[in-house]
Amino acid sequence: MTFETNTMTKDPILKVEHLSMRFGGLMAINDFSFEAARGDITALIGPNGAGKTTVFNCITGFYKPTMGMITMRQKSGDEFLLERLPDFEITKRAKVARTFQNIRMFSGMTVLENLLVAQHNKLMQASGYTVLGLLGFPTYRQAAKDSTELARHWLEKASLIDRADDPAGDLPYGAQRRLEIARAMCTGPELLCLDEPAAGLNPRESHALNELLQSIRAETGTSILLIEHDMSVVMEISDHVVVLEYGQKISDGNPDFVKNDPRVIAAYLGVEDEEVEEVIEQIVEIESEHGGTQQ
Ligand SMILES: Nc1ncnc2c1ncn2[C@@H]1O[C@H](COP(=O)(O)OP(=O)(O)OP(=O)(O)O)[C@@H](O)[C@H]1O
Repeated sequence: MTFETNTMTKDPILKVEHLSMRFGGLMAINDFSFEAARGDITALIGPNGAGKTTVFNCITGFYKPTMGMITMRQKSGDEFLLERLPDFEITKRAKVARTFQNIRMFSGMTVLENLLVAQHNKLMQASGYTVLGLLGFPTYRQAAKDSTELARHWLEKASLIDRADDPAGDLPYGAQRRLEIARAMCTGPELLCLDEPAAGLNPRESHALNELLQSIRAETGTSILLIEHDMSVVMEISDHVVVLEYGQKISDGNPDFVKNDPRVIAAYLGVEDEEVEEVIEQIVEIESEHGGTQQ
């Protein structure tokens, strides 16, 4: 099998090597390897049950893989083997933040408070684990001011500043998704992992999401890894797409390469293995009729 390896010459922020994850008798991920380049938006796609969330859970420490190595390399050159770190250290030390398929936030707290809670570690440290905070020490006051400024910065970016004092639970769905991303950005990640950020969004909300993600990449250089079913989002904003089917990689390349890859088309159409060749022939035929070229 040949893959277009457009990340080979780039600086990888994340390397997943020979990852396998077994649940009892089920091999959910089987010898899966890929790289995400620094500064890129990398999409992990595949049919339902392909293993995308399992890969995310291994990267972000929610699952310990059965086998394999996951290396996060920061800008500074520091490397972390994520499969060996507890999940809170993956956020704090390795600087990997994530959002979830089902929105998780404090719906009774205000939008701004949700972003302050995300900076809890930093504030606790500055408060000398409460004493300096209670006494109102300048270091704590400065840290509290910086946290509020950072929170307001990300609320502006996510077009949520007008709702800063509203309960987070009152936000429309699309705005809640942007709040989750703003909250993750308040932890200062080098790698932002998003699990189906466009799920349930209408086209206008989807467009606002695309703009937010592109501005995060352009303005902060944060690398983004996303799982997404919405192909319009994937094809519009991704630099690199990796495709999983039954826990194995079936394609890897830029969006144009992947969307024309017969294996991907066959996987999405639910075609059996023995029919793949037939689908490939049909695609080549259609392309030659239309004068198109396949990569
Ligand atoms: N904790 C678990 N225990 C047992 N099986 C699991 C567990 N988590 C995932 N699986 C199984 O692993 C396989 C891959 O699931 P996963 O949720 O990673 O797929 P996915 O590609 O994210 O699917 P979807 O697009 O539907 O969210 C599925 O067969 C699923 O049932």
